[in-house]
Amino acid sequence: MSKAVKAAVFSAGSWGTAFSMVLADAGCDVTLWARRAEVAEAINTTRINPDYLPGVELPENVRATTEPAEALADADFTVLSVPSQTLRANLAEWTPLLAPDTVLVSLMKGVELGSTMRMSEVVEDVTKVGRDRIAVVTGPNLAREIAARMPAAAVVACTDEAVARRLQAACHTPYFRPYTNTDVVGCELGGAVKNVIGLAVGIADGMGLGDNAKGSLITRGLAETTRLGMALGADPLTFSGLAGLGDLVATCSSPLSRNHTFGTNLGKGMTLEETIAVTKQTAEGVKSCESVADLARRHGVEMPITETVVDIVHEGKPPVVALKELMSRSAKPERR
Ligand SMILES: NC(=O)c1ccc[n+]([C@@H]2O[C@H](COP(=O)([O-])OP(=O)(O)OC[C@H]3O[C@@H](n4cnc5c(N)ncnc54)[C@H](O)[C@@H]3O)[C@@H](O)[C@H]2O)c1
Ligand SMILES: O=P(O)(O)OC[C@H](O)CO
Repeated sequence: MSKAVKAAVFSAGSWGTAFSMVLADAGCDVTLWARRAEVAEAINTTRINPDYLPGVELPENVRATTEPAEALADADFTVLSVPSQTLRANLAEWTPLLAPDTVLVSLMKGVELGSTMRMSEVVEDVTKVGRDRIAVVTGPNLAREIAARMPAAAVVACTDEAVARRLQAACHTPYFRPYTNTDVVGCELGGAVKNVIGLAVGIADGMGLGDNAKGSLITRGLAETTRLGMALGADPLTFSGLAGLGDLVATCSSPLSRNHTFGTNLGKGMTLEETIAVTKQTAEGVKSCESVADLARRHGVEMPITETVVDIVHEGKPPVVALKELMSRSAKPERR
């Protein structure tokens, strides 16, 4: 009998916990690292993560620990799911403990502030592991729905297709259907920028601007994501796939999306401070709108919706003023 694939998952937030369930359902032995002892204890004794996925019973082959070394020992896959801006510092601590041939897998959808690195680039920079051992999982994957074992497709991306296929097999279940892709740049940018567009659509929804506005923002949001991607060497077709359009549609239409909900609250007139206070989980677009805008400026790419989100979220521009400016931009052909 062949030995079970071992996965270490960092950490026990919404997506880390839900993805642990996917891996376990696919037959992996999963060790889930939790920052807080009470969360690890609750998972091991009740099978439930009360803080992030209350009411969801985790399979027996998910074990929790607060010890990074225990989780990382012999892990075939080391799965990273912490808030993007905390990855560098966390990974620096975990790197000396990594199993020698482990594949590092990013579930994160953000761009680092300052460096403008994608998460796989941060992983490479910190660990010095080759790109052929760094993979990404992305797509329309709202954690709550996956945890309820509702059907979803996803993308597993790695420059080494054989590694992507190994990861695909390790997380393929009757409700979770991963496709492989070798366009890591496009897949990661699709995930990070959709959070920013999700904020924009949420703001529009909160302002009651209607479904035409939503359709327009999704489409033009995808256009600016594709422009950025092409400037960075991504395959434009990736953006019409699960990592692009698929994730954008799920995020922009679901009340389960934290980015969409964050935007809706702003659009309804809450202040940034009030919105942050009612947001219990990570809404990556709030910080990544700045790093995405920064990345785009460095590459001379125009991203008007992203810039508008930065203005509203970080510069305190009233959404009605921002809307007027966005609508009065100079007229141009659609494909530009
Ligand atoms: N929730 C989803 O539906 C979903 C789906 C796909 C991708 N993602 C992505 O997954 C990543 C994680 O999101 P999430 O939804 O699990 O967030 P979350 O807020 O639910 O959980 C974050 C986790 O990180 C931990 N954490 C917070 N600050 C930390 C720090 N400084 N150091 C170490 N750990 C820290 C928290 O304890 C928690 O376990 C994000 O990049 C998000 O975009 C989320
Ligand atoms: O809740 P959000 O906005 O972080 O979105 C979650 C996932 O990325 C959807 O695929």
